[in-house]
Amino acid sequence: MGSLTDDIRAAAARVAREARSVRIADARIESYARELPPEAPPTPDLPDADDETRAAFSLQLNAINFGSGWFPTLNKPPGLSGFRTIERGLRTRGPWTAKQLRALTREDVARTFGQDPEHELMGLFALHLNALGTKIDGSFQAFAAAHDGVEHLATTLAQWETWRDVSPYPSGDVPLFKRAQIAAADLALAGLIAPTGLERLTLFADNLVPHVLRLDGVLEFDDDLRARIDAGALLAHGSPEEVEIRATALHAVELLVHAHPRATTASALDWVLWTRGGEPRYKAHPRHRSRTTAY
Ligand SMILES: Nc1nc2c(c(CN[C@H]3C=C[C@H](O)[C@@H]3O)cn2[C@@H]2O[C@H](COP(=O)(O)O)[C@@H](O)[C@H]2O)c(=O)[nH]1
Repeated sequence: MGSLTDDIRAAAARVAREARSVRIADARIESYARELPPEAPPTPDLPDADDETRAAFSLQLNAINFGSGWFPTLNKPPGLSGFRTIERGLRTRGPWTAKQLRALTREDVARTFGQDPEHELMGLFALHLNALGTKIDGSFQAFAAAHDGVEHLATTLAQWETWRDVSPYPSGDVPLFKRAQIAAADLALAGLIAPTGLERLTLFADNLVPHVLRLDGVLEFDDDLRARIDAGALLAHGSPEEVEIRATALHAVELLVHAHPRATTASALDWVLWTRGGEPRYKAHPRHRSRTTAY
């Protein structure tokens, strides 16, 4: 058992080698790497709030930074993506205290995010926020600061049941831990924990970055898989093709980091690719959808 991110990188490389439905266009890596700006703009948080509120906001946002498989069924304000809808709801209300999280109901959550209380995602969000409340003994900032760096914090979160993100695969389990890693990265970029080890994080394996990589010709999906995605069919979370999309994208970004003419990191390229995914030419085509609490 190496470090969390060593294990993730090794598993993703294994899947990229064995994948049947997704391939990396190796000839595209060099030229594509040169097109990507190496530096990551800072991620948004609550700029004028105190550090406790900022730490609470960031950890609560990433505790529920999932649901992309349900996003087409969410009430979304005009021009806002699924994630941005959730982010705005939390930003408007402000984060809860740990004590409030423990008592939170799906009605409270639905009201905060402008959704139907009966929506399955509101029940899942409530559960994940309740669970977070039981893990934080008062101060979110103290919890974060008790960690000596990014990989240490990601490793702690990865051990919490509601942050688990490990998929089955014929040759063995595939840990990807998208939310544990992005939560640690966000706290470091917000200056709330030391950025030690930020360069060791991998891609945050969601559904948008693989979509950008496919449309830009870095990943190739087989015809059957592409047809199912274009038809808006849900992929089963943990199915071989769903694991291959996420893990092969993660490995492709490792190759892009190494091929990049400047020093950069997987989390920096993640931000570039994820924000690029908000552009019309990417939004014009369906990306894969899977109903999971992982992304
Ligand atoms: N790879 C990667 N995936 C990310 C993010 C974010 C937002 N994070 C930053 C923004 C503010 C915070 O400061 C965070 O740093 C959300 N997602 C994923 O996207 C999907 C939703 O997409 P759409 O349907 O378009 O909203 C969903 O699976 C969600 O989990 C990221 O940064 N990288």
